[in-house]
Formats: sequence, structure tokens, C-alpha cells
Amino acid sequence: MKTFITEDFLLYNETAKRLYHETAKDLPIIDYHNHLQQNEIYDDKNYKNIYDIWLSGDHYKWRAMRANGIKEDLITGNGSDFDKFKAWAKTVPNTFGNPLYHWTHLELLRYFDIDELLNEQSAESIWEQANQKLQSPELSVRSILAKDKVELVGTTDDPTDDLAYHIKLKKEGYSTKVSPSFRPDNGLAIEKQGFIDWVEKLASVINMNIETYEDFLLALEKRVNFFDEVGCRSSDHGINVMFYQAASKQDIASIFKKRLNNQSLTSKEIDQFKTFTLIQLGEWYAEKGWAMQLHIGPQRNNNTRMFNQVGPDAGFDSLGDKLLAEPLNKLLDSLDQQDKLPKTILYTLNSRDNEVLAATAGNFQNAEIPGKIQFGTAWWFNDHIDGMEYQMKTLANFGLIRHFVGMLTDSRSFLSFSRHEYFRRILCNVIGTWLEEGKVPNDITLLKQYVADICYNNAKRYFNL
Ligand SMILES: O=C[C@H](O)[C@@H](O)[C@@H](O)[C@H](O)C(=O)O
Repeated sequence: MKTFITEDFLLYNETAKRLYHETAKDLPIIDYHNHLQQNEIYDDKNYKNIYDIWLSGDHYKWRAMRANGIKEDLITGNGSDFDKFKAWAKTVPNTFGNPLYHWTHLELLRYFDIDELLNEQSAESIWEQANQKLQSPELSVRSILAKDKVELVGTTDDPTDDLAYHIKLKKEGYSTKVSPSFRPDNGLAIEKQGFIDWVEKLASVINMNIETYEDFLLALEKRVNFFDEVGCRSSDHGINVMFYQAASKQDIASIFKKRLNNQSLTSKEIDQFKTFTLIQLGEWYAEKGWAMQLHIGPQRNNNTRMFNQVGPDAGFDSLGDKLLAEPLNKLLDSLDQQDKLPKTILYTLNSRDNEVLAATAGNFQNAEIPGKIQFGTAWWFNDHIDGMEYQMKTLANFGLIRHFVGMLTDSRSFLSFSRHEYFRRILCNVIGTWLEEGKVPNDITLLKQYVADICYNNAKRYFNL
């Protein structure tokens, strides 16, 4: 059976169609935050089969398969690639209403020219067609990036990473910018078991001893400088629960020492360490002109049995519900008071906090750049039609959607760039509907500028591309 993805998929009125087809559709992509592997870009990898590119790392699909009663063996276990693909194919017809249903068919259509529904019956023929195409030069990683006109891939990288492939790509003069994002979560996670090992790793990377908090900061600063030389434009912080606890540098120095001596810390001390260190990092980001991305609110690794079996980022995280307005405003304010607040993008996993983030952003805007503080696009559990519309409308209600830096995939798959198409269709429909309902003037030229800015120009300007 043919898919339902028509030319005008998700575009429910004439203005929406015009905005999408005449403006949004062909714009290049700036995917400023994702989890793609830079070595695969450098090597111009061809994926072995569709399981490999679709299912081997996608915890969204794994969750849906578990909800469909599939055995773990066919999800992250020892099942063959084909059996796992078939288990996914069997799941797909049960995913109506979930964005996975749309993404799956968009990806089949856009990358494989397969205009057919995936289910148990079509699984074998789709497996063969897709695998054959994956072997062709047309579907190598670089060809995908070229076909989608991807101008920037913003990867996610630990400060201890040597960025070897980013450097090689840069040297080569590769047309898509592959820019690292500085993600120092391990350096902030003083409460975690692996903290001391991480500090040792950091020390060995920069070839110095880290014995004091001063040393630690120096080491981090060196890595910020190194990332900047390699073309980093932003940092990324996974923050499960927002924190703010003021303390002096002396206090932090003794907290750090305690930790290195394996003494236990109070939760206040932990938050003091995180607060002080993040503020220090934020100052450097501001100096470099980077954007600081704060991804706030997951409650992670909720299923202990499965965590022991398959580890983190495997589909057992969900929404946290701790309050964030007070600590977040205080954190941003501390940086702003010293005039050291970097460009900042705020994301929440719990859409209950959409209004809080959109309103918070408005407290710290200034003339440095329009939309300096962004309420970021619908993230992870919000990355669906309702979630994206809700984010866009909240942003418009509380701030200026005109300056929104738009979509990023946050994905681990090169086929996910089609989610920009999904976002663009939804955006054009929201804005087109405003015109159709008489909520904005009948000025298609101006509306097209909104669309072009949100889909492309704003991000280009924001990330200094
Ligand atoms: O879209 C979902 C994401 O890829 C999710 O897995 C990440 O956001 C990850 O938890 C992270 O902290 O970076």
C-alpha cells in the first residue's frame, strides 16, 4: 500500500502550502545539535543494512518495540539484524499517532524512494530494496549530507575528546562544517562514581597534574580553547535537575579536595560545585561567542534491571518534574550581573515548563543579538506535532518567534535529517493558519521571511556561520 505522505502532508491551508513549497522546502539545514559520529562522516561510511542505520542506536524505536511486547533479544539483544528489523516492521502499524510512524515513512520515501507502508508483510522486500540502496554511493554518509544540503553538523563531545576527525575534516576543507559541541557533564558530575577517573583522564589529555580546583579550572579552560580552535560554536549541558547554590571559590576548592580524597559530599556542596563551575564555564563561552545549550529535565535510568542489562540511553529515561524557575533565573542572573552571560538556549523535557522557559528567556535579552536567549525547539519527548506546535506557540506568545533558531535533530541517525522537513511543515502550517484566520496581515512576503529566518537564517547568524 502507498504511504500517506503526499506533497501537502501536514499543510492544511493554501498559505501553509505556499510557505512550505516556495520557501521552506529547499533551504539548507543547520543541525546544530545531534549525536552523529564524526568518524563516519570522515570515512564517508556506507551502512551495512537498514537495521544498522535505523535500529542499532535508536532508543525511541526500542521503547516502541518494548511497548509492543517485543522480546529484548530482538531489540538490543542477540537477534539477527533482519529479525530485529522484522520486529520493528511488525511494530510500525501499531504506532499511529506517534511521530515514529511519520518519521519512518518519511525516511523510507526521502532516502530510499520507497513509497510503501512498512509492516510485517512488506518487511522482506523493503529490507532488500533499502539494503541495496544503502550500498550505493548515493546513500553514503556524505551523499546524504549533500542531498539534504546540511551546512552544519553540531556533534556532542566530551572535553577530553581529541576531536581528531573534526580536525581532519577541517583540514580537508569539507563543505559541511562538522563542529564539536563542548559537553562537560562528566566534569560537573562530582557526585558520580566516575568523577575522579574523569579528572585523571582530563589531566592526562592536557599533560598536567590536577590536584586543586585551580588546576581543574585551568584544564577545562585549555579544553575550551582547544574546542574553539577546532571550530566549536556551542556547549551542551544535560541537566537532570536544575541547580543553583552560591559559594565562594574557596568553598569550591575545599569541596573539590574532599572529593579527590574520596570524602562524601552533601547535596548542597554538590550543587555549589556545579553552580560555580557552570558559571565559570559560561563566562568562557561568552568570551568565545559560543551558545550555551541547557537541556533540562530528564529523569534518567529509571529501570534498574534494564540499566544493568543494557546501560544508559537505551530507552529508560523519561520526564522529571522538579521545579526550575528559581535556580535557572538565578544562574542566568549571576552570569548577567558580570555581563558574562553567553547566548543561551533553554530546552525542557517536561512541556509543563514551556511557559517557564519562554518567560525566563525574556528576562535576559539584550542588544548583543536578537533572540540572544532562546527557548529551544521541542526536545525528545516533545518532538512531535503537538509538542512542536506547543513550543512554537508558547515562544510566540511570550517572546519573538521571528528570532527562533529553529530545529535540530538531536539524533543518532543520518536519516533523521528528514525531521527538519517535518518541523518545517509544522511551522508553515502554524504560520499559514495565522494568516488564514486573519491573525496576521495578508503579507506573504513578510511571512516567508519569518519562515526563512526560523528554518535557516537565524541559526546561521546565531552560530556565526
Ligand atoms: O532525542 C533524544 C536524545 O538523543 C537523547 O538521548 C539525548 O538528548 C541524550 O539523552 C542526551 O543527554 O544528550
